[in-house]
Amino acid sequence: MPVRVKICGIRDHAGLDAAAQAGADWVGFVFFSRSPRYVTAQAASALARDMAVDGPKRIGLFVRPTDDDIRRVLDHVPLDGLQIYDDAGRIEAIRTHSGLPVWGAVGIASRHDLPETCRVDGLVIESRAPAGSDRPGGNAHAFDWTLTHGWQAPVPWLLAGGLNPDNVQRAIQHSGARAVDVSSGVESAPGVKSPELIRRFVQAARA
Ligand SMILES: O=C(O)c1ccccc1NCC(=O)[C@H](O)[C@H](O)COP(=O)(O)O
Repeated sequence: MPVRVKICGIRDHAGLDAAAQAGADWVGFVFFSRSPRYVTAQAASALARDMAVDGPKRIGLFVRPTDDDIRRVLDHVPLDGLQIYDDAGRIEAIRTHSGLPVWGAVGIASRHDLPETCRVDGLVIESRAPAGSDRPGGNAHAFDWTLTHGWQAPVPWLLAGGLNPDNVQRAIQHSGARAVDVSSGVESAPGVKSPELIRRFVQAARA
């Protein structure tokens, strides 16, 4: 099974088309207004509705959302799954209410942060946000990939944080990840996806 790839922070058709053509498994839409990758529900709807049924799955990313925040997006955007930044109990509750597959994002600083049990559909394992950052992810910040080595993950997981076309193959080898997630590392400027870097990233991840 090839390594699976998520391209996060899609904001325009150029990025979306590049991710689909490169064979990405998932694309992410960031519904967090402080992010340079923020998309409104209306903008995401225009992108998501044009996607082929056999193309990448559409993941909506939310930071500490209320149920109404999620419902307002789902009213417009046909999402296939949610990626949530919140505490474990709240993420499980969102999974119950939304009826969609839900991934929990987990910030890692040491081996002790890796969950041994959980009641979600997947985990996004990324570096804990650096001090001073105003967002919990998308910081182009990697953690020590060997921390996940030998971890008995309770559900499928993605490696995220600070990946790019030049380090993703090494990250996969050191961490044992079978799925990877990238945002900053395939951008030419914050929030601007580069079709060329997306192509190179997917190719490198699967090499
Ligand atoms: O991208 C953001 O701005 C963002 C804001 C708030 C929470 C999460 C965010 N991004 C998460 C991701 O894009 C990915 O899941 C992943 O962390 C990759 O980030 P990067 O280090 O930029 O490759």
